[in-house]
Amino acid sequence: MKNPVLEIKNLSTSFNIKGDYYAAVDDVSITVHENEVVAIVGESGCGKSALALSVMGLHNLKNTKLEGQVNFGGQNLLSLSRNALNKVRGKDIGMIFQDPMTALNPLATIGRQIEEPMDYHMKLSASDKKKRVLELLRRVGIKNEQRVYEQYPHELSGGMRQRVVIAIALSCDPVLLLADEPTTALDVTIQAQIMDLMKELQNQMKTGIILITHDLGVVAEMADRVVVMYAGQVVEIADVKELFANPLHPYTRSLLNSIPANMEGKEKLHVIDGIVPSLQNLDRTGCRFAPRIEWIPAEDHEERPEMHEAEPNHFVRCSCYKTFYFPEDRVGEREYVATESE
Ligand SMILES: Nc1ncnc2c1ncn2[C@@H]1O[C@H](COP(=O)(O)OP(=O)(O)OP(=O)(O)O)[C@@H](O)[C@H]1O
Repeated sequence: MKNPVLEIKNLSTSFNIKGDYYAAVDDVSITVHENEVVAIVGESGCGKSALALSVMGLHNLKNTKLEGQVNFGGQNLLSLSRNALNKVRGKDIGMIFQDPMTALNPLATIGRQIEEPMDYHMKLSASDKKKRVLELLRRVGIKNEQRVYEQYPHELSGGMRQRVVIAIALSCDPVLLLADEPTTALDVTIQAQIMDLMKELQNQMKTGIILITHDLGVVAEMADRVVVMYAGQVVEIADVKELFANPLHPYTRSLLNSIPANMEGKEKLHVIDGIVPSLQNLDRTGCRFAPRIEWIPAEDHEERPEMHEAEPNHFVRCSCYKTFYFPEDRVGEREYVATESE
């Protein structure tokens, strides 16, 4: 097994809402190894971004409580001071966010913005710095790099801007990349180009990547391992091929079943109604997916659902996966999950 670059252990992230704390990330443990792409998937509101922001220490701690460990480079990031965290962020961990326009400073040239993390984390002469920026621009597929170096974000297309954001993330040779919906804000053809670029860079650089997405097509193409989250909890973890071939948790099964392309050769599209409950309305105990599969008898769920290794390296929460089935009257229209990805 390769070396772990990041170990998230029993991480809980709770927000203060009107005086009480509610966990948007609930006891999550995930390990990312070098040269491994771990995708985190789930519907809107299941806690993916709250998890990413926790890893990066980007929550406002006035109303957020963090518990557990985020072990990286021999230290627990959750216990670092802001200064110490700044030394890691942007250097050893690069970030790629959803919307390149908001990630970039509209008032600074592209060259300046790629140089900025280098100024903070590396000691390079002005000419070496510029050389490195031009090299990074070429590496992310920008051909007229001299020109782009001088340009401002509004002068570039969305796809070019996301390439620049990737160049910034790579500027200090990170060992881990955290990409939160990196292609969602882009149109479909550009999405494919950016995914190809990320795959190519990953092969070259051997970094670990956490890829947060609701797009199962992206997962199938990029990920080595998949973590499925529902209502703040991990409900299933498996290698990508295993997960697509043998999804076990009812939530994962319904996510996969909601893709028409997956239905080739199968007769029916199965649907599970409902949405992820809001934080204040989450059941604190019991199977959180139970209200959406009320035809499964209560005794098939665990009182305190645990992760089980159902197959080697394939983990699933709650025993309900053993008896779960799609009832005939749920077969039909495609309503569930489709809303966010379309
Ligand atoms: N700062 C906050 N204060 C209170 N509640 C929050 C805060 N940030 C997120 N939440 C809540 O935490 C839950 C998880 O949100 P999160 O943004 O992590 O979901 P997500 O899976 O990333 O969704 P999306 O794909 O829409 O970004 C949601 O119920 C959300 O409303």
